[in-house]
Amino acid sequence: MSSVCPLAAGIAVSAPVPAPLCPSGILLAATLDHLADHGWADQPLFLPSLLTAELAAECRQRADDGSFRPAGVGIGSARVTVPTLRGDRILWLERGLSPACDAYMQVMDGVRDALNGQFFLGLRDYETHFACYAPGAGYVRHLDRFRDNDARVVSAVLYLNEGWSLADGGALRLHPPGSASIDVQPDAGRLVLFMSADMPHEVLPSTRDRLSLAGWFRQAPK
Ligand SMILES: O=C(O)CCC(=O)C(=O)O
Ligand SMILES: [Fe+2]
Repeated sequence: MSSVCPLAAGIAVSAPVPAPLCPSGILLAATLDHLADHGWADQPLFLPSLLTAELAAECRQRADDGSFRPAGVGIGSARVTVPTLRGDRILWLERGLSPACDAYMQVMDGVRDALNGQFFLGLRDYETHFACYAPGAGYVRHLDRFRDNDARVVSAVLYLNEGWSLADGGALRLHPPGSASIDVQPDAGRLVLFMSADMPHEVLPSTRDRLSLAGWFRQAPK
């Protein structure tokens, strides 16, 4: 029943809501505060574990059935595929792809409302894709906002890796300007948010397949 879910109403809360009353993720007030103060934030166990497990199974199945394509770097006619720079394979989500994907998109609509409510960012939509980094694949240091298109404002990645350990590698390494780098582990259910224009980051290679949903909240390009 979404009417009792604070996130669905675009309200950030600091107290947990009983799971049966809120089938979607709850963005904590502390997460939004951290994003405002540091330009990034992460929230472990953001999604109910059942939805995370469904998304992980779907990501695995679609990767195995040949639906994924090598990801590129750049935009429009400048887009190229260079596996040494970026080694993941991806599938963009569309509404109606599956009940789990639709539920996830609905949760992220709530996150967008919460971000707009708190920061007046004018975010209009959310684009997201499944990603699978095979062992050894990574993504070199980069910014998510394109040089000639400022639509991407906030990056959001949800990880889908059950039983991940430090020894598996595959951290998201953030490079906040002026401070030490930070490694975020791609544990199942963890959501990481960061500012697309200002936060250089990279994906370190891993020893096992690394699954995620990577996405971007967008404004109208100026
Ligand atoms: O998977 C991650 O941790 C980050 C992915 C990323 O940087 C991207 O897709 O632009
Ligand atoms: Fe990125």
